[in-house]
Amino acid sequence: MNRKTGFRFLIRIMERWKNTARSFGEVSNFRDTSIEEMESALAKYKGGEVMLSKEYWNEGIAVIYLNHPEKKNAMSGKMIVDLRKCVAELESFKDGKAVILTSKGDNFCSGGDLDFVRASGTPQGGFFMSTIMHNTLKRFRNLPLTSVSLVHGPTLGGGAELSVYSDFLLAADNVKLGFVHGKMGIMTPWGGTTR
Ligand SMILES: CCC(=O)SCCNC(=O)CCNC(=O)[C@H](O)C(C)(C)COP(=O)(O)OP(=O)(O)OC[C@H]1O[C@@H](n2cnc3c(N)ncnc32)[C@H](O)[C@@H]1OP(=O)(O)O
Repeated sequence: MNRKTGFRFLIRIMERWKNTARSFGEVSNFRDTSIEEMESALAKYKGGEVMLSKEYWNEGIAVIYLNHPEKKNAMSGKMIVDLRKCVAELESFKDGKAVILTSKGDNFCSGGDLDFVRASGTPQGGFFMSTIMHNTLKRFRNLPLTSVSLVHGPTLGGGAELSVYSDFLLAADNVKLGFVHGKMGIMTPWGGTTR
């Protein structure tokens, strides 16, 4: 079989399986789910919180804290929804100048909460998490505020992705910044590698 005949043969097979390939994992079936439905599905996976601190609000500075120290600030479903609420509130911070993204405890963020990821580990769960985080972080990036990530300690997986969404990243000497996704056989689901 020459190359031209080979290509034709391949294309015929691919055309036959195209629709199956597109619906693989049924991800396309979730596109009609509303953001609110995705949020309420994610919010069921509790643990930790993301807080918007107004301690420097009058000076035009907002501080977002990740707070889940018992799991090294891994992001649960609830925290993903919290972060979204913080960003929504910052969108109407009219006198705001800057936002600092940081954490409580001895590291910035160890990525997605693996217990949450396992529990919601279906194509649907992955699609919801990824869609909400992409949307939230795009809105974070588009805030008319100067953004700074203050990071320290292990900052891994989704934590590394989160850290690079700010305009500036200030890292402590003890930071361990790792896009460990490749080793785990996954892509960067929060879009951090497009920054
Ligand atoms: C968006 C896609 C992703 O982000 S996938 C997730 C990628 N992140 C990871 O794989 C990081 C996994 N965690 C680690 O490597 C280590 O826990 C790091 C962060 C280096 C901290 O090590 P170390 O100081 O020794 O603490 P430790 O391992 O004893 O952890 C304390 C407790 O926290 C937990 N923890 C940590 N990270 C997560 C996580 N991402 N999801 C869920 N739980 C996490 C550990 O399991 C440990 O819990 P426990 O005290 O043993 O019950």
